[in-house]
Amino acid sequence: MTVHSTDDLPSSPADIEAVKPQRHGAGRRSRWDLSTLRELWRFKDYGRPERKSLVLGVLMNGGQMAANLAAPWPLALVINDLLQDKGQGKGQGKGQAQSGILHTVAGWFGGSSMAMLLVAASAVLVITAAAGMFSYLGDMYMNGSGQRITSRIRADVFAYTQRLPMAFHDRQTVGELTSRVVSDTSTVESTLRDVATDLVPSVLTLAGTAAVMVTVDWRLGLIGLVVAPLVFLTANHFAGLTRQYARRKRSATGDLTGLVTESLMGIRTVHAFGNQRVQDQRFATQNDNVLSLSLRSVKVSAKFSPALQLVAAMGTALVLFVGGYGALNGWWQVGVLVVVTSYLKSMLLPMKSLAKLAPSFTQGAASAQRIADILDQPTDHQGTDEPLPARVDGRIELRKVMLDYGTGRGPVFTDVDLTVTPGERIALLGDNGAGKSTLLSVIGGLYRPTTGQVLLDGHSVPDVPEHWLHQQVAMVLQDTFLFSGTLVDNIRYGRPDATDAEVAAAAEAALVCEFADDLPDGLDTTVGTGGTGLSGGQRQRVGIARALLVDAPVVLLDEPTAGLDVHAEELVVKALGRLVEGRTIIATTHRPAVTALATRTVYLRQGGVLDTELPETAPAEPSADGTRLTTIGAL
Ligand SMILES: Nc1ncnc2c1ncn2[C@@H]1O[C@H](COP(=O)(O)OP(=O)(O)OP(=O)(O)O)[C@@H](O)[C@H]1O
Repeated sequence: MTVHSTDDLPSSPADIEAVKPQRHGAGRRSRWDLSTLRELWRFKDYGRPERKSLVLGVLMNGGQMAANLAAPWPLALVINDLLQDKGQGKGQGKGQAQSGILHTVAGWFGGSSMAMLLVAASAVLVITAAAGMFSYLGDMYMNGSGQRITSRIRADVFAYTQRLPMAFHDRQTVGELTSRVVSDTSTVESTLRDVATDLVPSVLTLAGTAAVMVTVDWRLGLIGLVVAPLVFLTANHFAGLTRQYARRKRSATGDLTGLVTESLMGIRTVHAFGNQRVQDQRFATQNDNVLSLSLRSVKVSAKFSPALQLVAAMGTALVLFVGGYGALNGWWQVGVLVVVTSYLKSMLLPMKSLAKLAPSFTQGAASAQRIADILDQPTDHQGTDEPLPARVDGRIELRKVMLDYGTGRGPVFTDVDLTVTPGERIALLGDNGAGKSTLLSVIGGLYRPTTGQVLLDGHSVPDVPEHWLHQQVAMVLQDTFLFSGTLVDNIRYGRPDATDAEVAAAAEAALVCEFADDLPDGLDTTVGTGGTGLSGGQRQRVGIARALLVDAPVVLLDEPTAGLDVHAEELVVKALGRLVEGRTIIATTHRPAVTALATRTVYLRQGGVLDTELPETAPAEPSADGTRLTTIGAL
């Protein structure tokens, strides 16, 4: 296994350019730039329902900031008013006003030294409790909003992904998409959480602390604040590097997830060929890539904290030196030095949080961009204004239809003209790879034709709403995919509102009951993902029951008996006989038993070339079962 060295971290601008992912476009400098904000900002509408919670959260953060600002004052009171007065006799100077409230409260208890000490000690507890309460409520409001926002984004991305055209899915691996729906939304979630728990409180604390520091003593305050721009510049530098790795790592992790998903989906084939080692090797290559990027990212992150602490320590050292000198010379009280040093220390944590937020922010932005890539894809079936009938007659027209998958291999077919009248049953024959399944997919609305028109009762199939289309057109595919759940769930898949009696009737007609009756739980038997536990023929019968239940006027059959033995085929064909009754049917097939169900046979020539010449291998016209044979171009 290759483990990449961590010494090849980018250190020069050229290195940084080299690690930029190609697909996100060249020439983009990241860090805290506007594009980072823009990528996250496009999800702003998801925050609208959370406005109340977010406002309350900010208020709670404000309360926490006030409590934090009050925290050093009990100590200052003790130093200035008790220790310094008693020990050194110095009482004038700055800081007197700020401890005035404590003075007043101590006055209620007699104003003695003991009362002052008691008030100061109690104030520490009260201030800490208040800060804790504000922090808790702030987290609850802000974090809760972040979680709800992400949950809505995740739901929308999943819903949108499912509605993207098949042409889009053909270009993506399942793992890559899974990674976007699950991992990228999680990253956005953690970024929002960081924004809620770190960004807002940190910015408030920094702004408040800076203001109070300058108010307490502007000279000491400004000296302490010199460090702020340095911290920001350091954070900015590291954030730039981290973002490059975040993007590449996400992409590499997506590839890795894709490989795992594909291996598990094809686990039967892996076992059948004993190819576990080949899969291991592929995994190792991708895994090494992720590891290499992770290690580089770790190295950048590891340098992050110490560098920031060093810069912050420069500020503390400066204040200690100048502040101590000033206190010795009576420019300000020791209590003021204690308060300013304490504020400076309390600024380190929010500064660190902000600095650590930079990579989180950039990772979130990278994920937001990957999610946005999906949401920016155009969808088919945008809908049409024309009124649509509840049930079509079933007239299908293809006019000069051409389909090119865009793989560079040219169109699968061109100029396909075909008219199917309501109630007709077409057997679509042709050589392997001629494009029969593709043509069926185009008619079923799975692919938009590159050029030409596909009409169902005169309505353009790629433009009608998908939900309506699938009430009119049911499909039985070559290998019916069953979802994990019961047989009943799977039969009901095409029409979730079907009654139990309707499901049972469909199962009976499609001969599902014939095998389900022998199963321990009958139709309530659970099957695994993909229909594991059932034979190919049994799965096809469940698919036919599904289509029966949809009760669509048009049914498309894509080699429904492919791969079945004679007995299984007999049963499926018997079930199909019930399905085709009274409907418009187009069936691609190589099997005579399915062709026999047709009233007309159509032959699709290789490459979509259409002529009236019938291939020698095609059945003679009319066929023995009385069907008519035509080449598509002649229709
Ligand atoms: N999703 C896809 N993306 C790119 N090319 C595809 C896709 N599906 C099919 N093709 C290509 O389109 C051509 C036609 O394939 P199709 O499956 O439609 O043929 P077919 O006539 O149904 O073949 P068979 O009889 O073997 O099932 C083939 O060259 C195939 O490689």
